[in-house]
Amino acid sequence: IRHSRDKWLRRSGLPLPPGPRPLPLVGNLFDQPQETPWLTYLSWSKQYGSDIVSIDVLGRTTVVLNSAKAISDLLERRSVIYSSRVRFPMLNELIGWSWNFAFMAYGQRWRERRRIFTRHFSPSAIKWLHPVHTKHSRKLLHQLLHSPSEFQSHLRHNQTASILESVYGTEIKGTQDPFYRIAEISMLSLSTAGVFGTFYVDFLPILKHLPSWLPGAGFRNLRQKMLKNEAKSCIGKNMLENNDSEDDETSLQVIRDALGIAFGAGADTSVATSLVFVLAMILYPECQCKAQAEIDAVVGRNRLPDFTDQSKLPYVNALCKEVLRWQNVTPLSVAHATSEDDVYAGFFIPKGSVIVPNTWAVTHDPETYAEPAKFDPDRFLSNGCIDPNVKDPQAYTFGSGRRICPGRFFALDSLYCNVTNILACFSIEPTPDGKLVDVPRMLNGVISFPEEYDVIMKPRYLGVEDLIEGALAQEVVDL
Ligand code: HEM
Repeated sequence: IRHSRDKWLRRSGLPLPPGPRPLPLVGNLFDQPQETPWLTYLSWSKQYGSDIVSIDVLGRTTVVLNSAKAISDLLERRSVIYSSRVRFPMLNELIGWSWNFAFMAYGQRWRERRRIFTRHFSPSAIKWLHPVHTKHSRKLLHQLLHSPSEFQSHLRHNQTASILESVYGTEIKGTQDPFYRIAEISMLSLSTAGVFGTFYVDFLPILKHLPSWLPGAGFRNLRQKMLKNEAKSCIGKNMLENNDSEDDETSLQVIRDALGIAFGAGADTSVATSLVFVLAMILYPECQCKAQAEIDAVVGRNRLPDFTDQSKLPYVNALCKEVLRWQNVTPLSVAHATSEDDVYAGFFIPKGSVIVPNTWAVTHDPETYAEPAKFDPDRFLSNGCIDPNVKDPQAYTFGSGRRICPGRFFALDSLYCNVTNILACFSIEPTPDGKLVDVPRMLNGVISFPEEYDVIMKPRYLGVEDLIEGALAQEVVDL
């Protein structure tokens, strides 16, 4: 039995990108790293002297891109070839998630869904959702005030509630609400993330827990409310109202699918990012203090921060960028796949290859970010303003090319809103008996959560409680 490397060399006259030598039949199955694969892939680059490396797993070539240049050359400049996805047979065919465009092959079905999603999640299209983010941040503060030790569950509830209200106009009611229960169950992904096998089977673990009535029921509910003129403003309502071919069943299905994936793709990623933020605040108390001093100076202590403050809070904005960079929660992005044979840097990349962008390697490249392991928002600032010469990690952490995360503007608004409100009200400290590590451990999985940790959140000053209760009452009346 010949190695697949030899097969491709014979066929194309060019070698595959270098990598560990595969075994007959199973290829590099046993070389696949189980823990922090992003580090192993980067070490292979050093070992083989190439920023792109490859392995063969059961006959399929996987090419890992370990530099910003390779990612941009292939996923952006050659996006026509590099924008497909590997098949997710387990999720698509067995569990029935074939409606989910995040897993769809590049083509017309994907394009239709992606186009409508992108239009309705653009920065200008989601600006009107600022009050929704603000309301849910205030609810989060209230929950943190009353049961701070359950912060993980509160952060998850917060993301679930704000995505569902934004998309379907649905408000989650209490802990018996079916959507709340989904969110709770999907917490399982936290504890099982460490044992997940490969990077493509496990993308969006939350999807495994969604009941079959999503996206169907969410969409049906919304349409019924619209018929009765009872639907609240939401993205789904906008999509339906702007739908030119209203009676066309296919276009309704496209809208239904585009709405359904917002929860699946947005919830886990945003929760993991919030957990990274809280962890950074325990490990780097000096950054927490600096951000709080800025909020006190700009917002004061008589009200809570909102979106009108954002342009006046450069340190907080830099801190949000650093949260995304420091422990990016999608360290290997989401695998792309090639739809044609290609040649790059003298290497052959066969059609159907899995392409893994190692974004962790890029956001931890010391050439771009000095002392990359350190959490340091100041790296993004120059003379008290965001420095345009420092590469914004958003350019990497949300993926690249035609598949770049279309929910990123929504995610950034939500991150800013929660970070500012939490820092304005709470002092975040480690528990006296909590294990405190210098280098946080991130669990394996396409969405990488920090290993579980405890935290103490205390109101920063007398009067925080009144401020939160007052703001919440105000929000409920306003909306
Ligand atoms: C901090 C939070 C988030 C992170 C780090 C993140 C990251 C990513 C990444 C790395 C990808 C793959 C991009 C690629 O293949 O090149 C992706 C895809 C996607 N994300 Fe996000 N995301 C976040 C939040 C959200 C939110 C809130 C939504 C929805 C409102 C969303 C919707 C999507 C969708 C629909 C896709 C699939 C795009 C496609 O295949 O065409 N994401 N995201």
